[in-house]
Amino acid sequence: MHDDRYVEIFNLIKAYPNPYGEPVRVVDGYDLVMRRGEFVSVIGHSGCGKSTVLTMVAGLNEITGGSIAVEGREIDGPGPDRAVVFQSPCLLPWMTSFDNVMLGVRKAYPHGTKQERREIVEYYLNAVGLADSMNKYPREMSGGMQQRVGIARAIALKPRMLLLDEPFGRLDSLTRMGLQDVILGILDRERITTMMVTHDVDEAIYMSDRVCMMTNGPNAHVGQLLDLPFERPRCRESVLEHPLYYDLRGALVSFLEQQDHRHGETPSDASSDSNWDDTVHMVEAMAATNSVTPAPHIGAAAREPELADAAV
Ligand SMILES: Nc1ncnc2c1ncn2[C@@H]1O[C@H](COP(=O)(O)OP(=O)(O)OP(=O)(O)O)[C@@H](O)[C@H]1O
Repeated sequence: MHDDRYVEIFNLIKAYPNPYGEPVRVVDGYDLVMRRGEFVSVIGHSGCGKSTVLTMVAGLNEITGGSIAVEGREIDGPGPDRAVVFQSPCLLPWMTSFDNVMLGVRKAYPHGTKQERREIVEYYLNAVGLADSMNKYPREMSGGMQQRVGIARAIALKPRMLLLDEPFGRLDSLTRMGLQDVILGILDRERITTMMVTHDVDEAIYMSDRVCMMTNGPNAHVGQLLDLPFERPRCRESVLEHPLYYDLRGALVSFLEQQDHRHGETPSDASSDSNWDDTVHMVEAMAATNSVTPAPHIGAAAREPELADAAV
């Protein structure tokens, strides 16, 4: 199964200086293995370190300790294999959507002809539903349209990995749902390993193969990994109507609530997993009764995220 591993994050540490200049480990001992083509969402309370992990995987944020390997090689800065989409697409205001996407395509396809590059830009703008807005400037487009350009720009680079940092965070819920489907549609056609930071439990469930739940910082790490049994291509209705949907959702919410409660607890209190175990048993029992592929990692991952991952 080793060949199937695309990203291997081992004992990742990130320390930032506090106001007195002393290093504080925001992320500490973060372990995660992602399979090739897998979609993993990272969820956790605000400020726990989700974006810090994502930007380290992107190679945009230096790591303090541990390692991140992509396709078996330790990363050393950003690379064309990894494209990032942030909450705000940062388009160049003096360029049309076509030219904004072309900017990256020129670099990604240096040996392509002008016509080939044009077709690539058009293909991806079309894929995100902007066939009629290729000549529009950012000021002429809504936030959702601009984000579509940002997504087209990232995917047109032909990355092997897509890193999404709350890509729909500033959009209304209808636009958000539309763009979720745009991304899923593209990922169904192209096998791109994807890590997405989100605050939205339903979004994480709808889009991911697994959800990585982070503990609160400082010293944040992987608290739980939740496998999602939904098939691809995904249909929103069938996910919502799936017999396990509300139990899986409950498991995520329960983890986040548990993290909230742990704020005021002593470290020894915080090491008890009894509440979580109840949820694990409930979900496993439901899975057995409904004869649906259970989330096999839930229980094991509670204590050994690395081992649980390795069993994939
Ligand atoms: N450059 C920096 N210097 C010092 N501290 C930082 C720096 N960047 C982030 N932090 C701190 O690290 C912690 C984690 O930040 P990060 O942005 O990764 O969290 P997050 O989980 O993505 O938050 P949110 O969900 O609110 O976006 C926070 O306490 C933040 O204040």
